[in-house]
Amino acid sequence: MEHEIRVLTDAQEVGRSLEVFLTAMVGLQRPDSDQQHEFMEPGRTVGAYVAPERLVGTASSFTSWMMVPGGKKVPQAAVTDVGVLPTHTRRGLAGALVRHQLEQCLGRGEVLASLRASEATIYERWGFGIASNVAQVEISVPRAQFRDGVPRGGDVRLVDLRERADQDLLAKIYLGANWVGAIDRPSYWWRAKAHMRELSKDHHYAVVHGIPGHEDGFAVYTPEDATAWFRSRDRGIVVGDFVTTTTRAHFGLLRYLLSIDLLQRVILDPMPVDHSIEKLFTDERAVTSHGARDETWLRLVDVEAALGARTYRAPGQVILEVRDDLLRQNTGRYLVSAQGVARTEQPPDITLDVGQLACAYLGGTEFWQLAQAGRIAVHKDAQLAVADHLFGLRRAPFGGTMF
Ligand SMILES: CC(=O)SCCNC(=O)CCNC(=O)[C@H](O)C(C)(C)COP(=O)(O)OP(=O)(O)OC[C@H]1O[C@@H](n2cnc3c(N)ncnc32)[C@H](O)[C@@H]1OP(=O)(O)O
Repeated sequence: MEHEIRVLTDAQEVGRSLEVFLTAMVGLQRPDSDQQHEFMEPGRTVGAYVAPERLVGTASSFTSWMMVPGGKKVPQAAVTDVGVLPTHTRRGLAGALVRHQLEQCLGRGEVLASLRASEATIYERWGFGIASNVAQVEISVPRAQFRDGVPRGGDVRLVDLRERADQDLLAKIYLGANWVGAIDRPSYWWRAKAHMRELSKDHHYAVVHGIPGHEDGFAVYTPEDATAWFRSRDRGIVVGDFVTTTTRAHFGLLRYLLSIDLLQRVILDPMPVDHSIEKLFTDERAVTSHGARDETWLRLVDVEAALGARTYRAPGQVILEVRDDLLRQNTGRYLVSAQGVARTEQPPDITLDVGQLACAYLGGTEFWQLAQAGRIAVHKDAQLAVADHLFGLRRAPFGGTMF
């Protein structure tokens, strides 16, 4: 089928593209149509047109960064709103849109692209891989007694997310996000979040931690199921945004959440898969982790720049032979060590597709796991452990932002 991929320029076209996305997604909550353009960054939405001049597919993104191992904030495209009308699927339109986006990323100097996937079978073919996972953490309030010696944390105060100043305060606190896998949340993201809260039937409560002017964390929570709340014996809250930039904030906010009257359950979702919250309690069975799932789907747009942006553990070196059928300039051999990264012609230790490298890039998946699954080719067995040592981290990567 003949089609044309174009960058959408006027607000009406961008509004129509969101309609296309929502129709493709079927079940997502719809924003008010007159505000849609406020949630999308101009110049970053592409559309697929078929004759006669009909928009049938779309993909968008916003300008962002991602924190990589070593602490650098690397420029990335946060890809979102990918959809093709059900009448036009499986004709290569999404592929054409994503390819167009990735070429745009290269042109803008974006080293990475990342997304959250509606299905796990879509994006690997375009060089994306799962770079972080998340879990749901459920704490039984009656069983959760803090051990002696767990720090108290500082003061917590309620804020009102209907107020612009309090929304801005959360955005300011978030600027301190300092974990591997964290991404920038631009103004478009915050505006869309505020709008979706307004449309939601649940009230969103928010608390911030720290003295005014020096806040270092916040939590946003809603009642789990408010239909029979007043007489219920089984009440819970869902903490959908738990952001702490210091360990003090982590303890202060957890203590606050577990001190709220009426509750049997506090559910934190999403949380890092290696959260270790159970260690805080005398009864470790107070905490159940479940619902582990993929979070960051990562694309290394510029492999050399991406590998060069993160740090590695000494000692050792490994030669990775990377294949990239979409962005062919990435195909090649890279010598990786704590001293840096360089292209090389030497024989490789490991050969892998760019999507498999994305799985290992933030340290969320180890090379041995990929090797065991037959997803990478290892030419020198001993070098597998070296690669895992070089890329390994103390903490699992975590995004924590849905977009
Ligand atoms: C970041 C985000 O926005 S996540 C949200 C993604 N959007 C959705 O889930 C909405 C509903 N789905 C859709 O709109 C579409 O099915 C899309 C966007 C996922 C795919 O659009 P299409 O135009 O059909 O994809 P396209 O024709 O380019 O397919 C390319 C390949 O992916 C495969 N593919 C596409 N979608 C899927 C899927 N959902 N499951 C399995 N395979 C898929 C196709 O079979 C094709 O395989 P091939 O290359 O081996 O022939």
